[in-house]
Amino acid sequence: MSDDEDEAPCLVPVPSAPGAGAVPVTILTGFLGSGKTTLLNYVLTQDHGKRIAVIENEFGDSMDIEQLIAKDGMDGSVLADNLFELRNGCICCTVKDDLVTTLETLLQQRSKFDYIIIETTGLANPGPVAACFWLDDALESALRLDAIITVVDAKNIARYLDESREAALQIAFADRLLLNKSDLVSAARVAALSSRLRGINAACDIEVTHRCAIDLDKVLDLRCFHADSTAAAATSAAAAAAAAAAPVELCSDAEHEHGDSCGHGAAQSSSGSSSGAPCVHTSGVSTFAITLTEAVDLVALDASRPHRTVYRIKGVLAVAGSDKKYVLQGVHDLFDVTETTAAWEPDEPRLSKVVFIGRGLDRGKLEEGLRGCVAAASGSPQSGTKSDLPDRL
Ligand SMILES: Nc1nc2c(ncn2[C@@H]2O[C@H](COP(=O)(O)OP(=O)(O)OP(=O)(O)O)[C@@H](O)[C@H]2O)c(=O)[nH]1
Repeated sequence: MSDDEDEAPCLVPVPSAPGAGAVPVTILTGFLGSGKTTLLNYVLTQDHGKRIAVIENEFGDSMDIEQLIAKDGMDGSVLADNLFELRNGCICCTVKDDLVTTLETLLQQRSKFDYIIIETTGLANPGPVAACFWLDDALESALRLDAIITVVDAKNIARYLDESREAALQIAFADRLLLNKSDLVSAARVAALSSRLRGINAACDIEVTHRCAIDLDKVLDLRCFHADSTAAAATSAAAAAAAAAAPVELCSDAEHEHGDSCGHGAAQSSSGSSSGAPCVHTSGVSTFAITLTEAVDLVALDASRPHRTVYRIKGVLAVAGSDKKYVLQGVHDLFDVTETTAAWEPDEPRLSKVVFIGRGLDRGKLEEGLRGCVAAASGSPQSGTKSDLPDRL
């Protein structure tokens, strides 16, 4: 597995939007055996009216992938033509170039499909996969990363989080989590797990599923990475920011209900006050939000660099000189700021709310970095020229 925390390059701001008619791409991830293929087959066999191309990443060649995937879509036998396999490595590292090549090949047959789903291996880090869509100019204009969907095995996820860094990464990067295999755990366990997952990623939606059965509009065409003509993205990011007001980490033991026996007290917020949440002692991945009352300077923001421990950034920004809300989306060291069509209401407080998800986040430094992006007109003592900027967002 690659370790992006150690190898993250400098910031590459990505201001451009995908072209009109760009094909939506969903990245489907989740730890080994969580139900990714079950979800894929569920989607493929539903009546959605889409011609979906599938890119399937498996380790080795011991399995016949075509045996695992539903062969016939609703409209006949499209899938045989539109199923691509990436073997002998993981798309987040060794076969990343193969993914780009496969996508380019797919685009040459553009008339055959109108949606792409990429199913990663159970050990993949979705961050570098998502970054492909922002780093390759041709892909960026032809494809639109729609969402990262992470399937979670309710029965085993707590153990996986203890044992695997990838399990936490897959949750950290998710736009939507499917807490699957709900039939194998109690309702109380589902509630505790949901709380724990929110402690890792407070900015995603969680759907509890059995065999990944879910409304398709909660899986496809979510438009999580680009603001569309409505203010939906801005609104949901703001809500996520509000929900993530304090870092929350939860106990990692699968069967461990919080109590004195874990030896940890309630989690402490960075301000030192108790969040009242159960403790946690493993993944180290958490979420918190920073709110600014001052407008942000986009030039300053572009010049800043997300700290390499940040996996995802989502937010709504009030930008100096604009009446519109802006949406901030980031994956690792890449980020994208998009103007929405939604304007701030005259009596609405212009608050910029940014949610950070990552491992061992230093709230103080991130806040300092964000405050370095406050516009000069806001009158902040830290606003102003690029030379003032801390180099870490
Ligand atoms: N009990 C139960 N079993 C499920 C559920 N969803 C999937 N399964 C089963 O879990 C097993 C693994 O499901 P897959 O869909 O193959 O999981 P995967 O994530 O694609 O697995 P890998 O590709 O090996 O990582 C299969 O036997 C499924 O039938 C569920 O909600 N409840």
